[in-house]
Amino acid sequence: MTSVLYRATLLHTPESPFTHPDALRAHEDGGLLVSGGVIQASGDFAALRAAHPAAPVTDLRGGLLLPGFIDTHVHLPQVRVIGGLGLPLLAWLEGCALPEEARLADDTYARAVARDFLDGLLGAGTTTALVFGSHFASAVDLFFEEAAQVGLRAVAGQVVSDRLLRDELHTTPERAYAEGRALIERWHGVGRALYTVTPRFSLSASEGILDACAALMTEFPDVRFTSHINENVREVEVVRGLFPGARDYLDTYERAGLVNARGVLAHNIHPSDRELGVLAERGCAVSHCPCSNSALGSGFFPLRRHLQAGVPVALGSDVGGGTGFSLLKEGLQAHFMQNLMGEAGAPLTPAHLLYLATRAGAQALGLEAQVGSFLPGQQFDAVHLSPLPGTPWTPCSATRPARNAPWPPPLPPAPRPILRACGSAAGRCGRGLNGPGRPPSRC
Ligand SMILES: Nc1nc2[nH]cnc2c(=O)[nH]1
Ligand SMILES: [Zn+2]
Repeated sequence: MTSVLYRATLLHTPESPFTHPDALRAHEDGGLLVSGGVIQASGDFAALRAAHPAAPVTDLRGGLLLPGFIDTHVHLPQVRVIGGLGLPLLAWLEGCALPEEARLADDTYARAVARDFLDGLLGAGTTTALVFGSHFASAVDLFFEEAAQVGLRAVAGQVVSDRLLRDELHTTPERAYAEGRALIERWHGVGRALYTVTPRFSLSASEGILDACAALMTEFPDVRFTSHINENVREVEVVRGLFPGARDYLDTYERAGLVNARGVLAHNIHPSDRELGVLAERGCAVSHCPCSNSALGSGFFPLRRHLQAGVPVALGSDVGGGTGFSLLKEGLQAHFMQNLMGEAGAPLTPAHLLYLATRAGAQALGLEAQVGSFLPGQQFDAVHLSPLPGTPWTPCSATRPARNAPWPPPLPPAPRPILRACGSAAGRCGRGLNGPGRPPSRC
């Protein structure tokens, strides 16, 4: 099979910068040798050219070649309600998201939505996504069809709920099991498609439907699991009331046997230490969706606590609670929010952000052997970020200060004040200002 040598500036993070400070691999004049869609070698272009003089070269210089982005939390039926800002989660679901989700009962509408959604993901450089599907099995079926057409690596499933949403979005445990099983048999492992068992959240899921989800997970041991957790204070309170026997939110999934290394739970803004400990021990990942957390006012994600506990974390756009499909934007927002958290935040460098948008997502989905970096053996899932012709393209030449270097540097000693205010309100004592070196007036 012919190999092709791609020439470009390459960046990837085969290790985690959270544990390996030198994780970023950067090749300004880099090369990727690809054969049959699989990366054979990556590194400096000159060395690869010398070793493979006959390979045809595709020249992609002038931009950046990165591993394709991996969105670990995004809702198919919400592509047309992006940007409904200003409401907290439960009001937003009721007034904005759920009425639109009900429209996917119509297959023609659902297909058009699927196409918009896939355009949005691919346009943002996302090549793999963990997709919250529709409550309607036929809409999920045709989503898989459309995703296969465009080549997205879709890890997706039918969303199931049996209370507190809208009647047309409710199902029963028996039906959820039967429709889930049929979709798994039709799509799981076909081409790039993988199936995800998807109870919407414990607020809308009885113990019966969580058990039906667990039955699918047991019967099909490599389908994935996803849901929401600890996103909004009011939501957490309602869940506590609905599951009086549960220790906390995570326990509602744990008791059903749903928490393991095949799982990705979205948000987790308000976790207890117990929940973080269990997530870490089981290897269940958390999808951090900073634009959604800001838009819905859900709160600040305790990334530092997740990292300290050893919970795997990746990025999600949470369209349409989030503000768009770009994981570059999610990374930037994550950076801003961690900064705003002060001491409680985790400082994020560009290497952390690249990792969170690529390799961390692959690990969360159990796909790290296939995608997420440019290591040999990986699929050539990549995104080429190239400025429009004519755009001034000046690499940033600023040097970063060392991590713990004092900044700002100590100030020079302050000059002695010549005049000091007397200390009375607006200097109304009549003596005005103190002269040089005199103590503040006692007026
Ligand atoms: N952000 C978000 N949280 C949820 N919790 C349950 N459903 C949803 C949803 O659609 N979006
Ligand atoms: Zn969500």
